[in-house]
Amino acid sequence: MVAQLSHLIYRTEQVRSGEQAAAAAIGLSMAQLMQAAAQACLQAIQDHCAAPARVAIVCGPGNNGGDGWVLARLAQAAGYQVTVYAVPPTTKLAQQAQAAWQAEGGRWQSSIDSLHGYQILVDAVLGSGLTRPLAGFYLAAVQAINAAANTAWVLSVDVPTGLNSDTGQPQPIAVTAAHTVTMVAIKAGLVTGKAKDYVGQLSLAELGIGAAFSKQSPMAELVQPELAQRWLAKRKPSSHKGDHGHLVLIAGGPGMSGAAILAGRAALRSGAGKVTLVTHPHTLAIIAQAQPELMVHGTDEKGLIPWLEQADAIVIGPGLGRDAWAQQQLQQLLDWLTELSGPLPPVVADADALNLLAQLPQGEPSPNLRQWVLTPHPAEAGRLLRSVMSTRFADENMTAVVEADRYEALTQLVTNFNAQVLLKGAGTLIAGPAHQIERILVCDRGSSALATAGSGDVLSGLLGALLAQHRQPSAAALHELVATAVWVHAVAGENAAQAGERGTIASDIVNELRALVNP
Ligand SMILES: NC(=O)C1=CN([C@@H]2O[C@H](COP(=O)(O)OP(=O)(O)OC[C@H]3O[C@@H](n4cnc5c(N)ncnc54)[C@H](OP(=O)(O)O)[C@@H]3O)[C@@H](O)[C@H]2O)[C@@H](O)CC1
Ligand SMILES: [K+]
Repeated sequence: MVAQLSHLIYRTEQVRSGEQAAAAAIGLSMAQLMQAAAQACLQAIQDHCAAPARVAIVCGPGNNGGDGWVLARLAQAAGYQVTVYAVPPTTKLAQQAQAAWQAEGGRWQSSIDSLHGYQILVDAVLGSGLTRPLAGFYLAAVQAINAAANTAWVLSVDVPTGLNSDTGQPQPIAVTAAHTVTMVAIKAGLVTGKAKDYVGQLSLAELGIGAAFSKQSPMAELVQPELAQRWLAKRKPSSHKGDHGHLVLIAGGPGMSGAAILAGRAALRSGAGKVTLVTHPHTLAIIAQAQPELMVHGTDEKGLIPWLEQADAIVIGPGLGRDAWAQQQLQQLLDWLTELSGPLPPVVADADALNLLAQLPQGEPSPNLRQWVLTPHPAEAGRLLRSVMSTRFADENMTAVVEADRYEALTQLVTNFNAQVLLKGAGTLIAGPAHQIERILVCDRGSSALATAGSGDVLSGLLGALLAQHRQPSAAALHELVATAVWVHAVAGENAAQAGERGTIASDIVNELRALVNP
């Protein structure tokens, strides 16, 4: 996949070391980069609100503060009324920038009582150089910015102060920006998990060194709409339902028919030629009544295999439960795959199928999950991780461990299960085994409306349907199909939420799928 720098994601250290080399290669000085960084911030301010607005710029001791000092001078020259709050600069570049501000009569204050009364607040306190949790002046500065954020527009320079730019975790709080202008390249911690609460709108300023910098290999990449277009190409007019794949969905334990219905509907609306729903005998009638296009079969402890033999793709998990029946279904599937000599169909495991996988007895040969896609939310991811790394995580809150570093959790899951993994949550992450997949994909689309009961079941059905329509995908194709499904689901959530995020239900998301799978 070829992508521009605006879609590529790097570790902070890569940016910190790479920007100097890239600047040297082009013949730009660090001072020129700082000037360009400040100019990009001024542009963002001007795009938001014309001069003469009242602007407060809060500068920390390092070069993030340096960007702020340069911005103060540029903004004042552009007609804004600028006040600077700062700690004394400690780097040479920041000291020079402060001197230039003072040479033009600029003043600054070293204590912050309140930041109310400004239209624009600029957070140039700390950027990529954050090394420890905030305390003292820094904690107070972030609190003061956030306290005034309901009446002012907050711009963060490079990284919202307090946010770990690799993991996206606040340390322990961070600036809640309306807009972040990040320098040179997108850092990993700006696009996933809690970062979404702090970064606001994200824009990239390449500072004139983008082409030189992009020679470095990124750690991840944002999912682009072109990917969906590629995998959702127009159908041949002569195609028939046999061409569009047969999805077998194992779902719906007693009392959980709703999850199975949602997954089944999502699969149908995403274009699977046939969807067979294999379910608990007690839920069969209600599911069959709810959606006549589904083929519904009840199964006992032995009845699954004939359906599996017909499948182009399999989904197990929505509303499965964890009782003996559910365990038998998973075990039948695992046994069947172990004995299968031909190519393996892709298998999506979601919800209770993940919880059951996490409960499999330790010490037995681990199942071959080569063609599997595991789709955990953070709590399920935590259970899976504990199941394979119990000694390392004996007493930990595993959901917190996963959220503390989503990239690390994802990598551990992929390595330990040797499967494709999709880690849900804001900024969903997708990865496959390292020997097959070059980089992590990150979906930065979506809406809080997706955090609703049944939303995951919709994603399972959608993903299963896409896999069924592309038989026997290679590992790379599987990776891209998973990302396509995540992107479609995220945008469906955004579209459904246009009528209001609060109160959007999973069926609303299903209703958006058809338009999106026909781009
Ligand atoms: N090089 C360039 O020309 C370009 C640089 N650019 C800009 O530079 C920024 C990076 O600059 P930077 O490396 O100086 O780091 P920065 O984020 O300012 O902080 C370091 C200072 O903060 C301190 N500190 C850390 N944590 C702390 C805490 N919790 N509480 C208190 N203090 C803490 C730390 O102290 P120390 O850990 O050393 O004791 C040190 O003094 C980058 O984000 C971008 O904006 C871009 O414009 C591109 C061009
Ligand atoms: K900042």
